[in-house]
Amino acid sequence: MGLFDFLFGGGDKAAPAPAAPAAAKVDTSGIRIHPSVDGGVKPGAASFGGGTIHCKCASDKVEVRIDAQTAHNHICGCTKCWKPAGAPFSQVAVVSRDKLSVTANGDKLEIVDPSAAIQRHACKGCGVHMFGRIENQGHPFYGLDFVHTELSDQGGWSPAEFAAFVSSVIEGGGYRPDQMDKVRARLKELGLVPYDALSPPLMDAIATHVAKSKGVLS
Ligand SMILES: N[C@@H](CCC(=O)N[C@@H](CS)C(=O)NCC(=O)O)C(=O)O
Ligand SMILES: [Zn+2]
Ligand SMILES: [Zn+2]
Repeated sequence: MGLFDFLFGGGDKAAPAPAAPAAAKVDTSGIRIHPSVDGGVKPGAASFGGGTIHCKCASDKVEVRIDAQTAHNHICGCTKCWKPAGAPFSQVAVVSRDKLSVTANGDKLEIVDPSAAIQRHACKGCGVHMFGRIENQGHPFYGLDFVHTELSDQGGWSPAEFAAFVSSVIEGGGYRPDQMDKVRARLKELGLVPYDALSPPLMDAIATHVAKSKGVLS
């Protein structure tokens, strides 16, 4: 069946939809999202002011210092964000780029895809992405770096708030299409509303930036 048929029903006259039955409880046992949230989302610490993250090399670890609490932490299903071994989803937060510095073994970092909007600086030794940076000054999120705070030994980082690019997890082979009802149900159980792009406030921020640069919004 082609995409058109899938979306529009292949031209057959569809029977009128019956009244929706009461939603059955979805069995979400065995659905893993990410180790940081699978046991429940832990709150951050109100007074937390940052810490260090390091890569997974046995020695000469790359270390990055983050001098602020993170914001907009979320689960991401896209294929580009780094995931710990076995995790179908990534967890990624943002911090102002002037609060992030590479403090050890920065010579091991390389940019995964220089043409991507987010330039992910990965360790050549272990493959972990230490930070993602936007260099395009016209990008709506210019000034923000993307980080995976589970790479830190410190607790207190801001917790995941929602799930982004959830459908993209199919592209990475994390889940099959027929498992997505369970995946979304599990995310909701955890209090992480699933979106197939970013959350509405972040999509609004992007659209606002675009509208202002086009001159249709002052
Ligand atoms: N369906 C695509 C989505 C990729 C995507 O758009 N990722 C988002 C969330 S991280 C993004 O902002 N990407 C910008 C970039 O990777 O530079 C995939 O899974 O590869
Ligand atoms: Zn490493
Ligand atoms: Zn992503």
